[in-house]
Amino acid sequence: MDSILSVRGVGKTYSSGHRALDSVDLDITRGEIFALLGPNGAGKTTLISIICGIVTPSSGTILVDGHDAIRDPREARTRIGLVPQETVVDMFETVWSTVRFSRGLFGKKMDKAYCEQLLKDLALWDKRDNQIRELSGGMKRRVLIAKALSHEPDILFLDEPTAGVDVSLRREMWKLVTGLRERGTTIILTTHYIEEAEEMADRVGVIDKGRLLLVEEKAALMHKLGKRELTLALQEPMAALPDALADWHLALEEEGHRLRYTFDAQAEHTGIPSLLRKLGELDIGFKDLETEKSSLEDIFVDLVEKDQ
Ligand SMILES: Nc1ncnc2c1ncn2[C@@H]1O[C@H](COP(=O)(O)OP(=O)(O)OP(=O)(O)O)[C@@H](O)[C@H]1O
Repeated sequence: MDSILSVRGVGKTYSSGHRALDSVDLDITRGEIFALLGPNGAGKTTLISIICGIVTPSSGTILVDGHDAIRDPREARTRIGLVPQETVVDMFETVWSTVRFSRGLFGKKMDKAYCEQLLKDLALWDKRDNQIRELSGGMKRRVLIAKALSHEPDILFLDEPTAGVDVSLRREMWKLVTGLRERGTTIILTTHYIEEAEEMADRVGVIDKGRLLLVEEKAALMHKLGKRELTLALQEPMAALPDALADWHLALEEEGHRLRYTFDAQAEHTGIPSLLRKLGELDIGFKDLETEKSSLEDIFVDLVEKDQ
């Protein structure tokens, strides 16, 4: 694996005593879109801020394309473009001068051809001489991306790219980000929308209470999210699962009082009718049955429980 970013044992305790991150390990592959998914306060912004050199970690090491972000922050930072949650631009500046100024901050010589292409890619070329305050919300967000990409970084961080954005703008953003990846930029975004991770990411990391609970290929995670469960409250407790039920993915719970069947919600055949027929044949009675879909919430709870 060609890793462009390597995070090892990164922890952060704020001066308030709050432990915002707990020994995070993460490797980002060059060219991928990685989504860091977690609820409010999970530690997403803290992790991004540490990687970008804005917040000092309490422990751990970070390599950005081989450069130590703590000992050699300048080299590391040059390779990173950050689109923060909050707008930080001068509203009276023009689009063109904002991008040019930003590039200059990284000590890069002006490259008109690059900046022109960047603004064209972001559909901002026609607005290059407009002041930022004259632009729509969607355009302002694109200016932030242009600003973050002005110094030709290898990795682009997007902190909650679609927070407070309407549905059509969100879709536009998703398309844009996928387009950037096609140009070879590695993208790391934070979100608390599962659909956002689903729409864009190649891999997803789930973070909660400062701990990275899992990192998976999106397809594998969605498969987990697509699971449903059927639970049967049995009339008589069962000591063990009979061999005749080996074809179904079953588990006995609560000392044999409950039978839990996990199945793929997306599958055409759930296996439920045949399971119920088989239970009838085996004379296994049940008092009650319920089905539920495993949500992101369930996955969090499950992961945290397993973790403990
Ligand atoms: N400067 C700070 N001093 C003390 N605590 C902080 C500071 N910054 C963040 N925290 C706390 O650290 C925790 C993680 O915050 P962080 O902003 O990283 O979460 P997040 O996952 O980005 O959340 P959101 O989705 O709301 O942006 C929160 O409990 C927050 O209150």
